[in-house]
Order: sequence, then structure tokens, then C-alpha cells
Amino acid sequence: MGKIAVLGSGSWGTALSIVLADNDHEVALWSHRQEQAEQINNDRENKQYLEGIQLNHLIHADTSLEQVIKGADAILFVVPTKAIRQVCQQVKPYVTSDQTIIHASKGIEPETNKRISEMMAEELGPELGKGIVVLSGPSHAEEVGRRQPTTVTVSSLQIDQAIIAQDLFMNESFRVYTNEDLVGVEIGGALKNIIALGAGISDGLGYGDNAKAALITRGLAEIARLGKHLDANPLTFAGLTGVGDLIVTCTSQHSRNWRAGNMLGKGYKLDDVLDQMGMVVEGVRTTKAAYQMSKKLEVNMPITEGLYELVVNDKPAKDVVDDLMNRSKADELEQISNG
Ligand SMILES: NC(=O)C1=CN([C@@H]2O[C@H](COP(=O)(O)OP(=O)(O)OC[C@H]3O[C@@H](n4cnc5c(N)ncnc54)[C@H](OP(=O)(O)O)[C@@H]3O)[C@@H](O)[C@H]2O)C=CC1
Ligand SMILES: O=C(CO)COP(=O)(O)O
Repeated sequence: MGKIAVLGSGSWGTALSIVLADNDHEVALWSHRQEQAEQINNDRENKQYLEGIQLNHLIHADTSLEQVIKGADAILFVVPTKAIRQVCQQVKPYVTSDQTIIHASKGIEPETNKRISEMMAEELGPELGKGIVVLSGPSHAEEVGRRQPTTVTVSSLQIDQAIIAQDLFMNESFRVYTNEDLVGVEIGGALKNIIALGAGISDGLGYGDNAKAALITRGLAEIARLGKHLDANPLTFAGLTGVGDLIVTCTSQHSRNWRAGNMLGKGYKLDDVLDQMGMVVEGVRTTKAAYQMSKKLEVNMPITEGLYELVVNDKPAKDVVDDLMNRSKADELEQISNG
């Protein structure tokens, strides 16, 4: 089998490396820290980000981007959204047009409101950027690393590239679907993190299953409303990268976004929560981006707006919930089915 470069040695990069190595690919796992690369290679385990899961001999960590990219059939970007542009700039001199480019990150850039494939295409240029593939869906690293049954979706403007990615990752415990709706797949994956923060807050405040079901379904409604304005296929939001990822992230203690929200609901301050997490909580920056998009495009996104007030203006979580419950009456399908 071939060689795959995985850029980002956090929890998700490590878990996806395990899938690729299980499929007999040689995995060159890039870490930007020497100490981390050495720890992974010496212990055959990523103790900081995916503790307790053995890595097989096909996975080798390295800090040289040139070495990692050289001869790779595909390059998987899996760093936090805020590092995507920088990593693209660093790798650009080494990437060739025959390499399949995939990303598995979930976010929107607050400064530009761009999706990840848009940011990558800007940095890598039109030739390398035209066939970027996104891999997204309900998939906690902790479960993927333990080979528990998982389903995800790959999408690209060039569907042949998505099919290449599908073939690289697909195996008996990791089932990969294709979907031609790149915008919907990226928007669903990014915005579910906002709703997961909200679900964690709700649980932290001591609210029950009714509140969580409301957040998931009304969260889905506002994601679909924004997606419709961006020309996404509404059916994508009923799929793995929409409702599927909302369920997995809003109902699981594996989710960093849920856990961060839970602490906010219990009264901790955002800065303290982020310090304690020690892993990326994408929902915070994505809340800022989605709020700006909702204002610019005049899309009603009350949950996002409430979380923006909490994250940016320090509004108490209980007040955010009270405001959401006391809005004027509405139709359930407003702005989804009738424009
Ligand atoms: N974990 C999961 O279950 C899933 C995560 N994702 C998405 O994958 C993306 C990555 O998340 P995840 O792996 O979980 O994050 P983690 O917080 O587990 O790890 C982040 C990794 O990125 C590294 N990093 C941070 N900044 C840079 C940089 N500028 N250059 C290079 N490396 C950098 C960190 O290094 P350091 O240790 O030095 O900080 C760390 O190794 C996110 O967008 C997330 O939403 C998607 C699906 C599932
Ligand atoms: O995206 C994920 C699962 O699909 C992981 O979510 P968290 O980043 O909240 O842990």
C-alpha cells in the first residue's frame, strides 16, 4: 500500500493514523514538537492525546514536513482550524499536484468566515486547492482508536478525489460514505460544535433530556437555515455530518465542546475552562464566525447568538437560556421550508 502524510499529531490525527495503518498504509505523522514525535515513536502510543492505544509499526512520527510529504500519495491535514493557514504555508513548497489533499478539521475562520477547504485553497493556490477533500462525521477519536464501529462522510468539488479518500480509509470498523455537497458537509461539521457547547451548558445548569433534545433539533434548524443561504443541500444536514455529528457531540462526555460547555454551565469562566481542557475546543471560535455570518446574511440563529453573548460578552448561562425560551412565537419550519 502507499504512504500517507498526516499533519497534526493530536487526538484526531493519531486516531486517523490508526485507521490508515490498519489498512496497511505507511503513515508519516507530522508533529510540530520534537518531544512529542519522540514520545510517540519511543512508546508506540500518543500519551498526551490518545492514551492507552497502541500504535503499530507502520506509524512513524516526524517533525520534518519535507520528509513527511515526500513520496506521499495523500496528505491529511488535521490540525486545529486556527493552525490551518500556517500549516498550508509551511507545506506548500513540498506538495505536488498528484497528491490527494484531505482535511478532517472542523471549524470556520472568524476573521473571514471561510470554511476550511476555502482557507486551504487560498493558501495552496488553485491548482492544489481544486480537489480538496473533507472527511467529517460522528467520530470521537477515543472510539475510532479502539476500532469501534464508526461512519463518516467524504466530500470534494472533485468527487473522484473523494472516492480516493474513501478507499484509503474504509475498513471493517470505519465505514466511509461520499457526498457531493462540500459546503453542507463542512458547515454541519463546524457548526455542531456550537450546539455541543450549548448542550454541555444545559447539562451543567442541571437541565434534562428535554432541553438537550430541544438544543439538538433547534440547533439543526439554525444550521440548516444558514446552510440553505450558502447553497448547501438541506438533506446533508439530515445525514452523518449534520444530525449524526450533533448527536455524537451533544450527548457524549468524549466531546471537548460538550465538556467545556458543561463547565461553563457550572459557572466556570471561559478562560479557566479553556486552560483546563488542554485540547482544542473549536466551538468557541466557530461561535464567533457563525454569529457574524448570521448577521451578514440575515439568518435567524438564536442559539448561536445566545452563545456568542456568553462567549464574547460573558453573559451568564442561565440568562442565555431564559432569553432563548422567552422569544416571540415562531413556526417550526420558518426559513427552512419556505425561504
Ligand atoms: N478529537 C476528535 O475526536 C475529533 C477532532 N476533529 C477535529 O480535528 C481537528 C484537530 O483536533 P484534535 O486532533 O482533536 O485536537 P487536539 O487538541 O487533540 O490536538 C491538536 C494537535 O494540533 C497541534 N497543533 C496545534 N497548533 C499547531 C500548529 N500551529 N502547527 C502544528 N500543529 C499544531 C497540537 O500540538 P501541541 O500539543 O503542541 O499543542 C496537537 O498535537 C479539530 O478541528 C477537531 O474539531 C474532528 C473529528 C473528531
Ligand atoms: O467532532 C467530534 C466528533 O465527531 C469531536 O468533537 P469534540 O471536538 O467536541 O471533542
